[in-house]
Amino acid sequence: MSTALPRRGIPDATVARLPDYLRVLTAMSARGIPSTSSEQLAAAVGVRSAKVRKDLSHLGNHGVRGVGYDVANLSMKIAAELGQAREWPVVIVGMGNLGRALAAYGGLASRGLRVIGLFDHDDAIAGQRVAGLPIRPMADLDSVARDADVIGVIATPGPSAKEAADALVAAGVTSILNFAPGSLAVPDEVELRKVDLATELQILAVHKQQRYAEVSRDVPLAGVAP
Ligand SMILES: NC(=O)c1ccc[n+]([C@@H]2O[C@H](COP(=O)([O-])OP(=O)(O)OC[C@H]3O[C@@H](n4cnc5c(N)ncnc54)[C@H](O)[C@@H]3O)[C@@H](O)[C@H]2O)c1
Repeated sequence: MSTALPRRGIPDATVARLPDYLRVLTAMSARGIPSTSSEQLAAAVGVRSAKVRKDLSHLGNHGVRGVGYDVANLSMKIAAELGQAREWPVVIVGMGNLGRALAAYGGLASRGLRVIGLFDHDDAIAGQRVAGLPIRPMADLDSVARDADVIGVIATPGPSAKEAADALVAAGVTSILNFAPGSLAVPDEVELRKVDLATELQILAVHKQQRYAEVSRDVPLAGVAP
């Protein structure tokens, strides 16, 4: 058992920038621009051109000196790498505040992600519609997820997350994004990622604290000669 599956090949930081490149390339394509340079992409995305070249080399795309990158070809490669060459179905388990917000989030479709199922163990909310989909009982999870190769999202409270993960794994789900606090153990073949809002905020708070400490160290005390 492990808590995460290592990504193959492309560094996560590069993967995180790919949607930005794709957004810029899509806009170029809409304006009929056939090719672009690492400098143009860098300026549009806000990174150094050397970083763009390095990122795109991970896709096996090195560009052509004097010509640059073919916009259509590069768009296709990035879309394929992001899994957007096909649409990926998503199911959400736990339809409270967060689950409902995620289900209604309009930003998934443009990333090739489509929410196809909403699940909750609370019979009292079964049948309620969120973003056009009914909330279904957990007993339906297997029939929805089994053949669809879905990505599962856990939006249950922390103590229920294990039960939710077990249900997803039992339904054959091998990609899970967990929003609940705490760590989860899943089989090795399951890729588990975690979004931890509290920890991210805590990191910012610590950095803020460190900045305050640096500033107060640099300011000489009143009446004390430097
Ligand atoms: N990671 C983040 O950035 C982030 C941000 C906000 C909230 N959260 C977390 O997301 C989770 C949900 O928060 P919320 O405010 O939506 O909670 P909530 O209480 O409003 O909703 C939780 C839902 O999960 C359902 N549920 C509980 N156990 C279940 C199970 N075993 N199977 C299926 N459904 C189950 C409940 O019936 C309820 O509808 C919490 O764990 C919270 O800490 C994470």
